[in-house]
Amino acid sequence: MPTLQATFYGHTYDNPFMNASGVHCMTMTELDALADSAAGSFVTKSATAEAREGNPEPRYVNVDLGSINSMGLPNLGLDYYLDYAIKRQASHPDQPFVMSVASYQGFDEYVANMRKIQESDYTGLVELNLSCPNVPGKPQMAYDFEDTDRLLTEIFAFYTKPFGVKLPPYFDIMHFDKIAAVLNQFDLKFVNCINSIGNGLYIDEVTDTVVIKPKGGFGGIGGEYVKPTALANVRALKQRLNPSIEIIGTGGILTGRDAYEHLLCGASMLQVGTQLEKEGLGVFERLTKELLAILEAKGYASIAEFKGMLGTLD
Ligand SMILES: O=C1NC(=O)NC(C(=O)O)N1
Repeated sequence: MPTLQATFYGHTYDNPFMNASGVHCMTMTELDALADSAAGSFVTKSATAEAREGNPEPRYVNVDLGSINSMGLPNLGLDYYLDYAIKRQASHPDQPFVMSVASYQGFDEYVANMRKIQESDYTGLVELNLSCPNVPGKPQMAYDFEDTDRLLTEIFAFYTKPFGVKLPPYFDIMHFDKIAAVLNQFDLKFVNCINSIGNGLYIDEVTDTVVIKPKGGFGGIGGEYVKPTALANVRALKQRLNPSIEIIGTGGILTGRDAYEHLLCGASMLQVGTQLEKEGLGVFERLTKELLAILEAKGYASIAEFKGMLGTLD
């Protein structure tokens, strides 16, 4: 019987599956339910310095081929998630997870949030979200290569705990080269590719209107729509980054086959957003079963036997 065991930053998880930040991870109740689910690990909702209501509703809609959202970083504030994380790492030291951190104000808040974590008792992984597309008037940090370089330089001047970054999708080979060149300068533990494809537009076929209220209906796109872009970003970053920087694959994972393809592109862990929102926590049992069946059919005993082994047509 093959195993789905996944090794990531020195810990071996039962399987590579996690939620994507933002889905089923706002409250400690939701987080504990995630931890008790079949998911291998979990990540918290991106925290900002202060609690935020987020954008006006409707701000998240599931559609046939995925989802569109402009949540606007609603969250209970960094102290809430830091408190949860410190308690959780003490009560379940054998079940590491990831704490997601964002910023509403911009550059200085990113630094301040990371400084607070540095000075706290939390010692686990942090996912620095550089790619929220939904804060009106605020750019996605990781689309500005110089600012990203400056921010990571400033954080690494004081931050000694393990962390990685959540990236937006890139669509140009030169941009893969540029972001990888920036990130390879730093002792990052992982990159998570991708966040939603920012500022898409979905039109309701009955009302001839947009379906979410913020930003005239513009929102991040997730689900089936994004898998080709997600796979390309996982593959491109895996090919370019120092081997010490692992990849979390996020985007378009609905089936075991989608999960398998992310692993083929080099992902170590896999995050599920839209499909978790649509299907609930049972999605993790289904995905692990489907992925196991693929390993069985192909005669693989473990993920290590095919991880990153995407074939090309040379
Ligand atoms: O990073 C994010 N990506 C999204 O697609 N939505 C959320 C949000 O809007 O809070 N944040």
